[in-house]
Amino acid sequence: MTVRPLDELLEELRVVRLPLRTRFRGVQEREIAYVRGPFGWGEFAPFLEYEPSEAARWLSAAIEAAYEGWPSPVRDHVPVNATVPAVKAAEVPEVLSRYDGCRTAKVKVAERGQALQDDLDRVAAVRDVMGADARVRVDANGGWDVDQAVDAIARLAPYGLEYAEQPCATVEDLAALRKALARNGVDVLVAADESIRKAEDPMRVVRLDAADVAVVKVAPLGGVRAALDIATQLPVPVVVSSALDSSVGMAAGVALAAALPDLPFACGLGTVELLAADVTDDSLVPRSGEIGVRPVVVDDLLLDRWAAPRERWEHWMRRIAACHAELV
Ligand SMILES: O=C(O)CCC(=O)C1=CC=C[C@@H](O)[C@@H]1C(=O)O
Ligand SMILES: [Mg+2]
Repeated sequence: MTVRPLDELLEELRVVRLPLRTRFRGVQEREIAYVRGPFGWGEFAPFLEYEPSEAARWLSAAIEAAYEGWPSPVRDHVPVNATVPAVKAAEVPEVLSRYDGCRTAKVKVAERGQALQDDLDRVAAVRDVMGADARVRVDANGGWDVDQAVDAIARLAPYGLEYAEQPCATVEDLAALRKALARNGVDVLVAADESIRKAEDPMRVVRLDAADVAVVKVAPLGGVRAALDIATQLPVPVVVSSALDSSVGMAAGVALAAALPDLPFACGLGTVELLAADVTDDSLVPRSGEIGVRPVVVDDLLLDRWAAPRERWEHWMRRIAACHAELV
């Protein structure tokens, strides 16, 4: 990826603030900056607490989208999972009803301020709505220690789990958990997410035998090519997931999923449904459980309609400058 001059990146900058339908990972709205190049728009939306050292990879992904485009797809549709935030069990049917035809659901668990019973109720509700043949995975975002994870996963396992994503925070704990689950006869796969996307060395998960499945996200890994490179080096199956993007960022995730030689799992690319607004009127959302590989046409009127307050533009310009300094 060739880093473009800063003034060029800022020339056609747009910044929006999109409301979410449901609170997700602690946020109620999503601020997103867009840069524009010969290949179209690139999305730059590292979460607000990320430092430039980490956020710089998100800028690489945006530059790749705008100035280089993506590798050729090997498939024209990608299967997608429904994503269920840490809502009350009673809200599950409404959340799931937004994901047309999805037969896999990912359920957030271990939310701060909630109890294991909330997770059990939510997962039970998902199983109930989706039926016995659906696939259900959970994502704890590192919220459990090893003992809590063994207990929680053993109690969730009867609902039938495809895998548990990032049950514990560290790679060491994931490795210890896998051993403890095996000792206790709990047959649930462990997936690594943060241990790959936020790690200095994504391959450490493999060396420590800490995961059965790897979650791979475009923006945190620095672009479609970079993520493809990591995905093809990982000796475990890969699940492509999003970073809570608008349709512009989602298209990059779809491009990665479409370019992977093997795609054994549904992808976490349905999260445009979590947004209450988008920058295109033809959002990249699942239909019949899949997203078709296609370009996203951004609507200038929607960029205006959802434009962030002016002082936030200043913030994003400073942020892009700081990330740019990391890349050059
Ligand atoms: O994987 C999915 O179903 C959707 C994406 C998703 O869950 C996430 C997107 C963005 C930030 C993360 O907290 C979260 C995740 O942990 O996977
Ligand atoms: Mg995750």
